[in-house]
Amino acid sequence: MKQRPVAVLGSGSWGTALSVVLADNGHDVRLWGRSQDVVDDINLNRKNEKYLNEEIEIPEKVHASTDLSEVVTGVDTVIFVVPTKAVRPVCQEISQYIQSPVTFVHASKGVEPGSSLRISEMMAEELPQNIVEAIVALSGPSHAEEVSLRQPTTVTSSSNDQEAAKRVQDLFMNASFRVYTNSDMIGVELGGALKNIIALASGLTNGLGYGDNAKAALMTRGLAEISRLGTKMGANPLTFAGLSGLGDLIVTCTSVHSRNWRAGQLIGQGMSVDDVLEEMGMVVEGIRTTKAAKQLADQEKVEMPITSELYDVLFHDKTPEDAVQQLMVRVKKQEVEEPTFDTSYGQL
Ligand SMILES: NC(=O)C1=CN([C@@H]2O[C@H](COP(=O)(O)OP(=O)(O)OC[C@H]3O[C@@H](n4cnc5c(N)ncnc54)[C@H](O)[C@@H]3O)[C@@H](O)[C@H]2O)C=CC1
Ligand SMILES: O=C(CO)COP(=O)(O)O
Repeated sequence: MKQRPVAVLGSGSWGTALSVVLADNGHDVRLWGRSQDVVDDINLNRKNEKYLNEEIEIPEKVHASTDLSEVVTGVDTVIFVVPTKAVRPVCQEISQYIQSPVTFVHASKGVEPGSSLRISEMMAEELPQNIVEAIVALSGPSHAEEVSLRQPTTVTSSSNDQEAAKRVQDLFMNASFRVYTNSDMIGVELGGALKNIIALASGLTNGLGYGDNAKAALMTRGLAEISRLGTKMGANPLTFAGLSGLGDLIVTCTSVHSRNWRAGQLIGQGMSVDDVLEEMGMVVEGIRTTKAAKQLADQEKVEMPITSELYDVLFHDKTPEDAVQQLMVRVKKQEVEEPTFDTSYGQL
């Protein structure tokens, strides 16, 4: 039986790179984008020069469109790769075009300020139950710039529905894109979202002229506070040592490709947040996620010193120098805390 096309929503760097993976796997891909210029570049020139290296040739199996109804009508799988802030409006719009149950996948990384909801939770709120077969999160250390060059990459497919997580594993898996499954959706989504905060902070210390010691400190203590919040929210602590936790933290804090790291670097060099966003012209999810994580940490009474200092830099004009100094002179601590989470999780 002929397979149905797969719908990918978001023709930025990550949506286009994931479309390339799907096309390489033999799928017909309908890629939705807002920009007519980007859609034309993909369909006519087989390029997405706005978001990806000009050498990347986009396979013929990818057909781009600005028409959301055309893209999602009659598909079994819809993959969200829009910025977190666009997830709710896009869910609302597509709901009118889908009549039967569909597997929804998201590959975005964020937490919503205000509601403190993860992306799958926002989708579950917005999509009518009768059209949702399952919701799956795809996350891990995966820069679009390398995936589109077919360089070796590993990610995690996570869902409360294990069969759906496996279907998505099969959909994407190939010799250069290896997909694991993980049943801990809370940990997978939070790891992917919260690492962006640490990447911003890591870029910021680089912008200040600090070196590898500061970066290693931020990554290590950053992972500690991500795990602290995540386990309080019900995640398996081991997930944070995996691809969507430590793996993604490494790639985002150490790669020149990282939008969050680059934004942090510019802020550390003295540029205002608004000017940075203007200059980048790309999604920097960590800024809104810092706001959401700070709210969540306050609400849950979880100590997140790096997040808290970065929040003051981003939203209260604290200088990056003062923020780093504040972190260094905090009250002295023991490095490894007594576990406050349930150590019997997963019968360990
Ligand atoms: N770029 C990467 O390597 C990776 C990105 N991600 C995640 O994927 C998501 C998308 O990021 P990128 O593709 O990197 O962003 P990007 O900056 O390359 O492209 C953003 C895309 O979103 C569209 N967009 C912006 N605002 C929108 C709105 N209000 N409604 C609908 N569409 C809108 C833009 O037109 C553009 O097509 C983010 O959550 C990001 O964290 C996850 C893994 C890797
Ligand atoms: O999540 C990512 C890589 O796994 C992308 O991170 P940036 O948005 O910082 O580029």
